[in-house]
Amino acid sequence: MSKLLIIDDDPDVLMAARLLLKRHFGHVDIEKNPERIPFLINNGQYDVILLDMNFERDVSSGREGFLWLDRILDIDPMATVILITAYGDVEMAVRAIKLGATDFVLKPWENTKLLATIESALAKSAKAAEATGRPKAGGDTAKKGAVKSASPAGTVLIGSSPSMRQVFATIDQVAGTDANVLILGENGTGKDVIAREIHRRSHRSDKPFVSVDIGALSESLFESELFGHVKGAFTDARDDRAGRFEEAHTGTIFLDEIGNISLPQQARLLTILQQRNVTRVGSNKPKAVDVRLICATNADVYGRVADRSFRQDLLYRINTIELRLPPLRERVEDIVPLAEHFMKQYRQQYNRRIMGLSPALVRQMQQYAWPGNVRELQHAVERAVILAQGTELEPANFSLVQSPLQPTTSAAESLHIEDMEKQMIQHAMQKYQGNITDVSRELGLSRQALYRRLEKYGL
Ligand SMILES: Nc1ncnc2c1ncn2[C@@H]1O[C@H](COP(=O)(O)OP(=O)(O)OP(=O)(O)O)[C@@H](O)[C@H]1O
Repeated sequence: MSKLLIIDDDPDVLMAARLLLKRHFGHVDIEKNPERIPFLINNGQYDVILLDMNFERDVSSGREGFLWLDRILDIDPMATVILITAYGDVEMAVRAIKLGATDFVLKPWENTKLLATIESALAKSAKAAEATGRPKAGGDTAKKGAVKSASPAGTVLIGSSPSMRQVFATIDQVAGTDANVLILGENGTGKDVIAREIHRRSHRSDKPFVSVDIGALSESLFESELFGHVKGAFTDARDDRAGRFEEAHTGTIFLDEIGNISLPQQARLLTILQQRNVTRVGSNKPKAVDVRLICATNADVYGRVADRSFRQDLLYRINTIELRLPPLRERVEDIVPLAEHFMKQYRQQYNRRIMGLSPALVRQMQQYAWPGNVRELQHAVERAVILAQGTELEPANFSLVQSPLQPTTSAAESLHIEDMEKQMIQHAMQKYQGNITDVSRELGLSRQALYRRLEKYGL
C-alpha cells in the first residue's frame, strides 16, 4: 500500500487519475489548488507526489510548476515527485529532473505508462530509503542544487557509430591538455558524462570536478554562486563563502547550459576567463584561480551569436575544442547497444531475469525519434525492466508512440497532436513577440525545426 498525492488544476484529470491509481496503489489524495501543497505535505507522508507543471495562469512556461517543485523539495528534500507535463515539454521536464524531480509523464498519458512510472519511482525511493536507513522514500540525498561531483570510477560510455567514435577520438587527443572544451548537443545526449570523462582522463583527475548549471542561476545569485562573497556583502551573506571557481581551483569547472545566460552575465564571465582570477562579492582582493574550463549547451549558440544574444568573443574563448554530440536518432547504430547496456544495469539493480530485447522491440526502437535522447532511452529501459513479464523486453513494456517526431501515430492521434502543437507554438510566439530564439528554447526545438513548423501551420 502506497500513499500518493496528485496536484493538477483540471478536476477531470484529477478524477481520472484517482480512479485509476486507487486500484493499484491504495491511498490517493487529489488537490486542485497548489497553494495547499505545503499544508498537505506537512501533514501527510506521501510516497509519490504527482505535480502538474502547466497551471492555468502559466500554461506553457511551467514557471509556476517549477516554483511548486522547489517548495515541495524545501519542505521534504527526500520527496519523490513525478511531473505531469503537456506534450512538447520534454526539455522542461528534463530540467525539472535536474532540479530534483524523480521522473515525468507526458499528458495526455497512457495508463500503463503512468503506472510504470509510478512503480519505478516507488522502487527507486524504497531502495534509497533502505540505503540511507530513512523511513521514507526519496532519491539522491544531494539531489537539490546545481553542483554535482564526478564519480571516481566514471561511466561506461557506449557508442560505436562513426560520429561517436569521432567524439571518443577527440577526447583521447584533448583530455590530457588544458584546452577549453565546448560540448554541444540536445538534452540527454551525454554532455555531462563526456565532461566528466574528460576530467577523469586529465592530469587533474584527483582534483575537484565542479559542475554548475549556470543557465539556471538567477541574476542575483550568479555572482555570489560563481565568485563567492564575503560576510555582510548582502543581507543573506552571514559568512564568507568561496564561489564555484574557487572550489574548482586546480581542477575542472563544468559550466552547463552556458547558452542560456544573459548578456550582462556573459560579460562578467568573460572578464573572469580573461583575467583568470576572481573577486568575491563585497571584497576587493582578487584571487588567482587555476581551472580547466568545460562548457556545454543545448542551445544553437552560433544562431545566438548571429542574432547577437550570445557574445562572439565569449564563444571563441570557450570553444577551443568543440565536441558535437549528435541526437540519438542520428546514430541509430548506438540505440541497441545502449539499450542492452541499460537493460543489464537495471536487471541487476531490480533483480529481474531478463535476457534480451525482442526483434519487434529492436525495430520499434530504431524507428522511434527519442526526443529526450539517451536519458529517455535509459528511463524507458528502466521502466520496461520493472514492467516486463517474460524474459524478453517487448514493445508492450514501452510506449514509444508519444514522440512528436514518431511517424507511425494513427491519423486521428496525429491530428490531435498537431492541434496541440500549433496552439503551443502560437502561444509561445505571442509570449515572446515572435522572437525565434526564445520561442525555440521554450519549446525545446531547434530554430530550424521551429521554422519548419511555422511554415507547416502557416503561422
Ligand atoms: N554514450 C553513453 N553511454 C552510456 N550512457 C550514456 C551515454 N550518453 C549518455 N548516457 C547516459 O544518459 C543520461 C543522460 O546523459 P547526460 O546527463 O550526460 O546528458 P546531457 O546531454 O548532459 O543532458 P542535459 O542537456 O539534459 O544536461 C545519463 O544517465 C548518462 O549516463
